[in-house]
Amino acid sequence: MSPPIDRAALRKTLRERRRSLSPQQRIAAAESLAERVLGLPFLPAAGYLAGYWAMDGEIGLHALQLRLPASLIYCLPLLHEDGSLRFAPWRAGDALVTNRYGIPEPDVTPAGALRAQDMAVLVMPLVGFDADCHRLGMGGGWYDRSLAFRHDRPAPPWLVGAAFAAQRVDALPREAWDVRLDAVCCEDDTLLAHPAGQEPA
Ligand SMILES: Nc1nc2c(c(=O)[nH]1)N(C=O)[C@@H](CNc1ccc(C(=O)N[C@@H](CCC(=O)O)C(=O)O)cc1)CN2
Ligand SMILES: Nc1ncnc2c1ncn2[C@@H]1O[C@H](COP(=O)(O)OP(=O)(O)OP(=O)(O)O)[C@@H](O)[C@H]1O
Repeated sequence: MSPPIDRAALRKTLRERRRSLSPQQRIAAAESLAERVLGLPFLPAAGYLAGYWAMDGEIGLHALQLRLPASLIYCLPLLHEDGSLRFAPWRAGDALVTNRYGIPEPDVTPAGALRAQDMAVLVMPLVGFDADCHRLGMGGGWYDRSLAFRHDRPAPPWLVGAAFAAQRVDALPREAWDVRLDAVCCEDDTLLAHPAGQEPA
């Protein structure tokens, strides 16, 4: 298997698949997703929850943001110049700027932003996922670099992938830097990862 080619081809197919869903499917899926994330057994009662501003056909988090308890503070990612993601609280009406990919992000100074380590939960957009809660992202390495500390440290932050069921594949190619998710939520299923060391034989 040659991972770069596999990943690029798979990314293209799965991105087309998520973009091809109808508006009706997207609205219903975002509602179900919100219930599934709020129903996660490990969801902390309070703290920062990192979401994202959906683009490129990603499953929306608007329903989740509206239903969060006041004790869970919704944040959006910011691209930091060191190559990692930072996060800042964002509510409808707060100022936004556009990043290099054209994605809106909160208009805060880098010094005022939070780190991934400060989040209680990160809900991450997926291009693809498999039954073992491995993820395929956009390929910029932003999430993998920002979450590398989770290789030798348990949750929190809890890592939750959000996707349409159509983005599930049998098995993803794996790289040493890939950070496994603690759960994946899609409109019709919640996958919980087995804790490290407790995987089935
Ligand atoms: N909604 C959302 N926000 C996010 C991410 C994401 O995947 N989705 N990210 C997840 O990492 C980070 C941004 N990373 C990204 C990496 C690549 C591309 C992307 O569109 N690449 C284009 C080419 C873009 C260009 O260079 O102009 C492409 O591959 O077609 C976008 C975002 C942080 N915010
Ligand atoms: N911890 C890390 N340190 C340095 N570079 C990293 C790290 N993690 C990932 N990268 C780089 O990021 C690039 C993209 O990784 P990959 O293709 O696995 O992205 P992905 O699975 O789509 O996830 P992401 O959402 O993080 O982009 C790789 O070329 C890799 O070299």
